[in-house]
Amino acid sequence: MGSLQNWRYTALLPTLISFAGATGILTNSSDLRTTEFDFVVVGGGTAGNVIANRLTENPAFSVLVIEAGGSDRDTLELMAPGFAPLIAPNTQWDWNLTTTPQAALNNRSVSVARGFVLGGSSTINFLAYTRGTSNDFDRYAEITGDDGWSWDRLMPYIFKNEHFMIGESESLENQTARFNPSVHGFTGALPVSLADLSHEIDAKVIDTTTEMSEDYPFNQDMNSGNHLGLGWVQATVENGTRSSSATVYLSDQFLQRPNLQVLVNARVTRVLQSNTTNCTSPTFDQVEFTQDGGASVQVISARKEIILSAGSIMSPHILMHSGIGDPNALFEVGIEPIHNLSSVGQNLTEHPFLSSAWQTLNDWSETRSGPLSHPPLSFMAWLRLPDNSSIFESFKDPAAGPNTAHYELFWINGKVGPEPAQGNFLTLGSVVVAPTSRGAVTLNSSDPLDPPLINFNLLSSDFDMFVQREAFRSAKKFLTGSACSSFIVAAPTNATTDEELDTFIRQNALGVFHPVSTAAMSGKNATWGVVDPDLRVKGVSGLRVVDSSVMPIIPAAHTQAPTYIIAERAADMIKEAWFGVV
Ligand SMILES: Cc1cc2nc3c(=O)[nH]c(=O)nc-3n(C[C@H](O)[C@H](O)[C@H](O)COP(=O)(O)OP(=O)(O)OC[C@H]3O[C@@H](n4cnc5c(N)ncnc54)[C@H](O)[C@@H]3O)c2cc1C
Repeated sequence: MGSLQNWRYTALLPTLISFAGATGILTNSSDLRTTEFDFVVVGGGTAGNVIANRLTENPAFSVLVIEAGGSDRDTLELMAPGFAPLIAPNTQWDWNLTTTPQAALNNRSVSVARGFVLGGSSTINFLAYTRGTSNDFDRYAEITGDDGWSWDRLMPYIFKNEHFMIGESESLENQTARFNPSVHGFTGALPVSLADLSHEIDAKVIDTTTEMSEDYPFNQDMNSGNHLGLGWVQATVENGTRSSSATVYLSDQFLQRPNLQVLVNARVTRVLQSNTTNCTSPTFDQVEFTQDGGASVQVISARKEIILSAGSIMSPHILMHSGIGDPNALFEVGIEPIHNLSSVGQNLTEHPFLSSAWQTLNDWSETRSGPLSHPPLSFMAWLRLPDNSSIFESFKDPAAGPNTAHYELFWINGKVGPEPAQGNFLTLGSVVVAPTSRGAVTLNSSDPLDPPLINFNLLSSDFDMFVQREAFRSAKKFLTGSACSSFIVAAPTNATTDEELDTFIRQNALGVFHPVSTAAMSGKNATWGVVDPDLRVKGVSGLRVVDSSVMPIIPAAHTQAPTYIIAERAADMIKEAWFGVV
């Protein structure tokens, strides 16, 4: 791990003190007060902890969270935003999953980082807070036939989740050049703040928005519903410390609730039916888990509901091991099908990502990286192909609407990925945010402890390849503009033609850790999809899915904020179903 010399100890101290006093996180099931709860939440990740927190606001509801990973408490690496590039992938806090060989990437397998720790991926992510666009959510409303998923109707949940922190070191007027207070929530749960560095390169990036304003217009606030343009990153950071679903929704004050228990180091293997005589619809009311690597299993009961919040890879994995999925595929690996739901695990969508390191004159990494209290990203741009782009002759525009990007550029301090030979670098990430390639999560065996087969099918569509090329060309154009060019010493590749760029992309593209849509929501009577608009699993009782897997289409966003937003609304839907009031 890197040096801690820049860490803001003063910011950290109160956090350490409160963590030291944390209660209520159990490591052994024998310490549970009961084996029957109203709700059992599977996965103490981004979405799961929102559900646990909101349901236990009602003292009449008892909730157990079961998390496969360990506690996040007292761990500096997880608290300091600057450590983000070092804590995933391939660490003790990551599930350490990989894809199957990706045909369009020269058969390379790529990493599928997922948080294996309380807080899930919100504990190990890069902290960028991006909501997506009004088009993204309005399309969810249209697909599901539920207007409650539209941008306007979700606004109260966006605000309920967000606690925007105004920085104290700078006047509000200065800060509002970088964000628009009228589109933010200031009383919600999750601290969000501006990336607040100021260095020479910032001015160069901003100058480019004036110099090339048609290509890279400045956007004061990319979380307004219209993200197009270039602007300042907002991040899930409070006073230099990461805010995650565990630090916020499972903070000490909530862990003291007598109706909430959290069990870590407990891996859920299946959901079960205690009574199989009900022929109308299978009812799932038990959760099977192991704390000893499968040597023994234990069972916990849910009186009201089981909420699967194990994320886009493991929620469908658990469903399939429980007999819910495509019956033929289940039969093939030796699992008895219980409920035919062939969309489980299908529609897997990931944002393809090309990380390109540009050699710079000065050490941007050194001058920019600053204290570990800062997130790794400071600017982002969300950009569209021109309307008359030739690709639209063969592909319908897959973006959610005219306010929504086809690709994103972001700037990272220093070098991401395998180390280059020598020199100073800045990384320009280019991401296809309206991909048309679809993959799947499928099973390898009937053993629930075996990792699933994960196939993103990254860049398998010509549209995605086209956008990835154009995104790289756009990054190059940006950096060779007069504001930045004096800074750049060498490009990462000399490739210019489509063929040369394809070779570069196939050798270097990755996923950006935003997999979604494997338990997609669809209209109530749709013949596809896994959950109804209220996130109940179609055709069974007692089971909902609440996490990033329910997004019917990948948003043009980094996926933590959309996941939080969905979870906040889901919590109200569950309360309403069982109490009639929220
Ligand atoms: C390295 C990385 C960087 C990222 N950077 C960003 C970013 O900068 N901005 C952004 O918006 N998004 C980012 N993302 C994506 C974002 O964090 C995720 O999309 C989002 O947090 C997913 O939330 P979730 O609730 O669906 O799943 P998770 O938060 O992953 O939660 C799932 C939880 O379920 C647990 N679990 C799984 N299976 C089981 C089981 N069988 N039994 C018990 N528990 C189980 C997991 O351990 C985990 O805690 C990043 C993700 C990663 C991994």
